[in-house]
Amino acid sequence: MPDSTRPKRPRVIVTRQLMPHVEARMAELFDARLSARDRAFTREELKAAVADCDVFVPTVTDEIDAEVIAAASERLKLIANFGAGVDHIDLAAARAKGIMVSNTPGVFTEDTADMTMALILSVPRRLAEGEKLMRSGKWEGWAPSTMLGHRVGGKLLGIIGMGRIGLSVARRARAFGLSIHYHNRKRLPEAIEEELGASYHASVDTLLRISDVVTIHCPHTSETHEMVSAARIGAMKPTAYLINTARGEIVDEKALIAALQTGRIAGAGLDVYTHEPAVDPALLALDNVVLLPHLGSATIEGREASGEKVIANIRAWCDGHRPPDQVLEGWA
Ligand SMILES: NC(=O)C1=CN([C@@H]2O[C@H](COP(=O)(O)OP(=O)(O)OC[C@H]3O[C@@H](n4cnc5c(N)ncnc54)[C@H](O)[C@@H]3O)[C@@H](O)[C@H]2O)C=CC1
Ligand SMILES: O=CC(=O)O
Repeated sequence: MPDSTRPKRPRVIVTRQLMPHVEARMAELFDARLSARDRAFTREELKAAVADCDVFVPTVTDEIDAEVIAAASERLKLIANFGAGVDHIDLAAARAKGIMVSNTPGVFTEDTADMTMALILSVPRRLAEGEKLMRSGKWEGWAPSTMLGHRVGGKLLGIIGMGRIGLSVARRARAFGLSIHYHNRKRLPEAIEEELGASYHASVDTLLRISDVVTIHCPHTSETHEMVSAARIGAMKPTAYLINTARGEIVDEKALIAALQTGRIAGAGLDVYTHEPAVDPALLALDNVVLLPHLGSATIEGREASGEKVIANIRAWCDGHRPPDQVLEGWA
């Protein structure tokens, strides 16, 4: 039964600046408090916001832990996250306080897969190094044996987490001649494995050991925290590359840096980091990494669709329904 007691024009606090038409629609539909300064809320601002709204709209830059949830008033009933990943929200604390959580899955799938494919191509072919050389003015012209990278076609791609983004990466990678191997919580239906020519590995250790390029697409949860551990990095091929557009915390970043410094693995392409927005200075000093500032979902189209999904989730909740993208504990 829909709950008819919910506010028709809820107070909605949004932490970051969204696309103009999304903000305009929010202002039309809700008592919306939009972001004037477009920066991550401080902890004090987060606590003050959750104490003063019916619906809170954070992003990945807002750490909604148990202490922030504890500061929420009884009025707060929905945290409508702008973004797919919800590892910055303490779901158990929210549930215990009767607060629903929703996210915006699916709208960034192709964009993030494109960016992942860009990294899969850029790192072995030394694209960033080449660009840096051009800008330095030190290029001395074509030569048969300088700046050689590794061919991408014919190599073995290991995908950890074969959900929406993992599958989209697999489809792209197949077109570039990579063979697809994957590890996922659940094995794919046979028809999809056949379509992709994909091989399933129940063991993530095996996948890491045999892959030429490893790409991570599982969510960050207590199970996947530092899943790509020092031991697992140590078991990778010395010629292997690691790509991460999922979450920094899935990789033991210190161990990855050590492996890159010593040439234990060949290189890495990273869009996400353990302590964003801080980036370990050791990473900045390395030539065998391509570093992006969390750009996986950064398209106008994706960010508009994400804003529309946030609005749809809030409106469904106002109408007394469950938000279509409600995130439940054990979601991953
Ligand atoms: N760089 C960026 O801008 C973006 C990053 N992301 C990140 O990508 C992640 C994945 O997004 P989607 O593909 O849409 O999610 P999804 O839910 O469609 O796929 C995740 C897959 O990981 C699997 N998985 C979960 N736990 C696992 C475990 N312990 N071991 C192996 N597999 C496991 C799931 O079964 C599922 O198949 C998000 O959670 C988010 O953190 C998402 C969008 C943009
Ligand atoms: O990292 C971005 C997201 O939507 O998750």
